[in-house]
Amino acid sequence: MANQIIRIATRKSPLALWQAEHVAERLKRAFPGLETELVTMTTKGDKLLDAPLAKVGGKGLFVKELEQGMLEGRADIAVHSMKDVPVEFPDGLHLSVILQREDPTDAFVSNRYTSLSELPERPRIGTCSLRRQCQIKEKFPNAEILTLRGNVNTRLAKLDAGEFDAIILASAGLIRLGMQHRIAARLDPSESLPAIGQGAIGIECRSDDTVINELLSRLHDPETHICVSAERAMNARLKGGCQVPIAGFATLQSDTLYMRGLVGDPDGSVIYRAEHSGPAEQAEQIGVSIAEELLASGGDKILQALLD
Ligand SMILES: NCc1[nH]cc(CCC(=O)O)c1CC(=O)O
Repeated sequence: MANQIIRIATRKSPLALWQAEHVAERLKRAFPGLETELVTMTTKGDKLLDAPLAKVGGKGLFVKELEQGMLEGRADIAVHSMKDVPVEFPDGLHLSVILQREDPTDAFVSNRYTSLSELPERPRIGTCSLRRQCQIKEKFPNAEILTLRGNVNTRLAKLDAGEFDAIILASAGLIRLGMQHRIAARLDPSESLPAIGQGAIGIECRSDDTVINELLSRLHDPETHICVSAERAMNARLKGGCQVPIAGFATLQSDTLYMRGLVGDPDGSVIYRAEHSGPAEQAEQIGVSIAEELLASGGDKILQALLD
């Protein structure tokens, strides 16, 4: 394994670079002598910074160019936020490992208020996530939801410029970038159910690259993998991308998996919720049964309306 240089495909945002560096460090620690090199790429999602993501549509907005790089042999692995990884992989590539999950919660970030409950009746909230929007609107029907795109630093700068009373970001991104002090409150999953895969980093590579798959296996976290598998199975059944008002979050306690899911109208007027638990070996079935319950209770109509 010595003398091997692992080429790591990554986006150029500070968070993506942090995650790629983190994987490089972990690999070098596990395999002394191993060398790594970052291969930075720009994805469609990075270019379309002005358009609300919910309108841009298309799956794999943040991963396609990285996948192309691996298929063309310009990179060996790609480091992704699991939240941005579509359900399906192109032929020849697969998700090799998932790292231990960071804090999965959504963060309430504000310069004026220390928690959701302090917000005025008509708060101005910055987010482009329909998932976050519908959960905020359920609590604050008069909330004004304002577009907020860009990387974490850009979003914080817009908050600091006074455009919003608060913004919602993933706690994991803030923690990784050393900005946990900006988190006014971590929203309990009962207040803001996280996105599928939130807080987890996944590594994709060529399925037939036995050397790389073997190296990566040292970074695998089986518990995170089980939880994220349940969440992704729910998402697959709902045919959800990252631009839909869907949330799903699983945890493991000894060998029992607990999972919650929701589908909501973007305006927060209706949110369907479901929860199931069962043995960890049935993670995917649990995710699918939550999806089916959500579809049957009315979620199918919400999702259909968004496709029209
Ligand atoms: N949609 C962008 C994105 N993808 C992953 C994270 C955060 C890190 C993670 O969930 O692991 C973020 C930023 C955010 O939602 O605030």
